[in-house]
Amino acid sequence: MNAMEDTSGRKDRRIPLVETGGLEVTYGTGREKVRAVRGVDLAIAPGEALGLVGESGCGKSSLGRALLRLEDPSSGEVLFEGSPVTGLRGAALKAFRRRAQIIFQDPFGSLNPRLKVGRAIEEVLHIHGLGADNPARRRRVRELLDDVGLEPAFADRYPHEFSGGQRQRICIARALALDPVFLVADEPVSALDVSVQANILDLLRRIRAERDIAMLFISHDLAVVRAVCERIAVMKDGEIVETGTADQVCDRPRHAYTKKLLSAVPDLAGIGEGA
Ligand SMILES: Nc1ncnc2c1ncn2[C@@H]1O[C@H](COP(=O)(O)OP(=O)(O)OP(=O)(O)O)[C@@H](O)[C@H]1O
Repeated sequence: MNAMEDTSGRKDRRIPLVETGGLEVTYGTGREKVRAVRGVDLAIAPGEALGLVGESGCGKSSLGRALLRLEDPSSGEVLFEGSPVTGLRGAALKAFRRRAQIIFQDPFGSLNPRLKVGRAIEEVLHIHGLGADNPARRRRVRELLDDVGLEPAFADRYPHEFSGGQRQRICIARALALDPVFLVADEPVSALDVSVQANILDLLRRIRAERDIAMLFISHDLAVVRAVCERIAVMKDGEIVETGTADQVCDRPRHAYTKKLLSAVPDLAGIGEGA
């Protein structure tokens, strides 16, 4: 039994799945130094969706990447299920990679154009030694495509044969292939037509509810974040300036910067709801 599950199988939301303490991410050296993340303390409970909002360049991606150990912190730490991720090596690192996945903004750039989408998903299963025989792997791929609202037969097509929204669904299927418990979604709808954004937000909401996946949902757009997340952290110049429930941050913002972000959202209510 997982340490965070009680006997009924429900996850204990009081114990953080992901936690940072004094997290710093710095690029470059000397006078060229960029302190992208500055002393961030945050916690994400199992199954919780935390939204991370802020203007371009404030450090959102750097923070998200550090949580997944795609970026090494210059100081501070990231704990995953209570253990520091910086120390992970070999099999322990591979196990972490299975449990924590990322979805990027550009669903085309993150798919190999020469690989049929079914193969792209199968490859992930293969690397992690799942679905040892081909028919089992192929079955799993078709199930995953079905889960994200795509025809299982699409497995035999190439990325260019799909729309942007469909490609993002494929990337989501690939991210789900290893049954992660944590997902970083980095601006997952920003590259999509407004008309399909709501559908992808709806899909993310559904898979999170069905699979009880914790999520860091990164966006510059408060309305988008509110559509998916129960809690929101607001980032400015590498620091978290405000954290609260989605309703509190959007309806009763405390920080002047949050108010400024809100004023840039013409119609906060209704976006992504019931889409
Ligand atoms: N690999 C890198 N090398 C040097 N500087 C970087 C690197 N990645 C990011 N930065 C810088 O760190 C700061 C934070 O960037 P980051 O991408 O984390 O912000 P962001 O809020 O995600 O912005 P965006 O929404 O535009 O991606 C920026 O000043 C950026 O130029």
